[in-house]
Amino acid sequence: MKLYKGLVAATAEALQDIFVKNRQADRVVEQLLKSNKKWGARDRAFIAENVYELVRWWRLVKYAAQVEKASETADFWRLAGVWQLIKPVHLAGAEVLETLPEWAEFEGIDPHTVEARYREGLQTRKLAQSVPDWIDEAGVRELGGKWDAEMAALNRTAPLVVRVNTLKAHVQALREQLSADLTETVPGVPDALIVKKRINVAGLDSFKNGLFEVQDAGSQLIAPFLDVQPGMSVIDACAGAGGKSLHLAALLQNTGSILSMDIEHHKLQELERRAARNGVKNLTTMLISSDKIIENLAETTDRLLLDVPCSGLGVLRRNPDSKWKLKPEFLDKIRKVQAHILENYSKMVKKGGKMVYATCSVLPSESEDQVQAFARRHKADWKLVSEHRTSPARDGFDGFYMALLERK
Ligand SMILES: C[S@@+](CC[C@H](N)C(=O)[O-])C[C@H]1O[C@@H](n2cnc3c(N)ncnc32)[C@H](O)[C@@H]1O
Repeated sequence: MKLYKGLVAATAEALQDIFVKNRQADRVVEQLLKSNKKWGARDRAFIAENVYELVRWWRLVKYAAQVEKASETADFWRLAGVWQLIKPVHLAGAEVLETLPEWAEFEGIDPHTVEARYREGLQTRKLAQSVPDWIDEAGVRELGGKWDAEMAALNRTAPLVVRVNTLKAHVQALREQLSADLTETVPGVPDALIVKKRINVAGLDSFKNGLFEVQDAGSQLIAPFLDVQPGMSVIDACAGAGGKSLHLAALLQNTGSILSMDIEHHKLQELERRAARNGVKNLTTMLISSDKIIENLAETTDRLLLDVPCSGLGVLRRNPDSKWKLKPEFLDKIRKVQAHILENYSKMVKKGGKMVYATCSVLPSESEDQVQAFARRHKADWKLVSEHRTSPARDGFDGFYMALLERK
């Protein structure tokens, strides 16, 4: 494959921004593409793919490149070069390594040593799956024999999935509008369409007119799990930018009411923009500035969604950089936040009402264990109705957990 120096330089620079300046990978890529308008579609695809794949396989590539800690510009060039060598073998199953152009930046990269180190790295799971020791240990501790397959699936590239906004469109009509063979349906997830080509869906008129939203198929199972019926009152207490609030609005057919809450104002602002685009009319937002806000809503809602903050270990396919940025202390802290939210926010549900507790984590300690501890503490007034897990390995969806509980 012919390599263009400008594109490799941009890849190395992007990695430096992500790993040294600690910037978010998707923001870095987005900004890079925006500021290089001259790049054609192939150049853009090269940058996006190479940056994301390098982040995904960072530990393995560092091992193959014998770079202990990447900090200097030269380290990032070396890693980008080593990745070009092993990429066809690692991603496409090719037999032999690529060759590198004779650029000064690639001086000292010996393909034989790289290949030997790469194959050696593949013998140890945390190197082969490119995951920090502590996450690998948590995965083994919590998932046992299932961890291998889940971790491998979390390293695959996620499909592009959209949810048809049934307030404005029908699945079949949208498929026809988008062109006959661009999408495919997802069994068991009625409003989901997989977009088979990597296109910029946000640039389509159908997106700008609110006919669909980008949302993983696993995530699309959560709002229906809450068992909402038209006319009900619903609170989405960790609504963020509203992926699930918008889905709930569609399930309620714009009737009843949705109160979307979060502790971050800018997310609720984005939610309001999306709700307007989606033609949602039954939704209001409320910032949670103190626990008093929650207390004032005691026993007011038929349905409550707690899509709690979590490690995000179920969505690594989409955010591969989070495995490097996540720290064990954060996981300890977030489990306490989850328990606090479940304990206190559940009081907003009316007697006879229902709530869903959901995470985008594959770890039971953030999910099943939290719900079971809550159900044990509240045997007299709450019943665990059902639980469901999506599995990246089994379903090809992101890794979500959802539990439905009913207040007696
Ligand atoms: C998993 S995200 C929500 C994603 C969102 N439901 C969606 O579908 O797009 C979790 C959200 O919880 C919010 N959050 C964190 N701590 C919170 C708290 N104590 N109370 C309410 N929301 C909180 C975060 O700001 C974040 O937006």
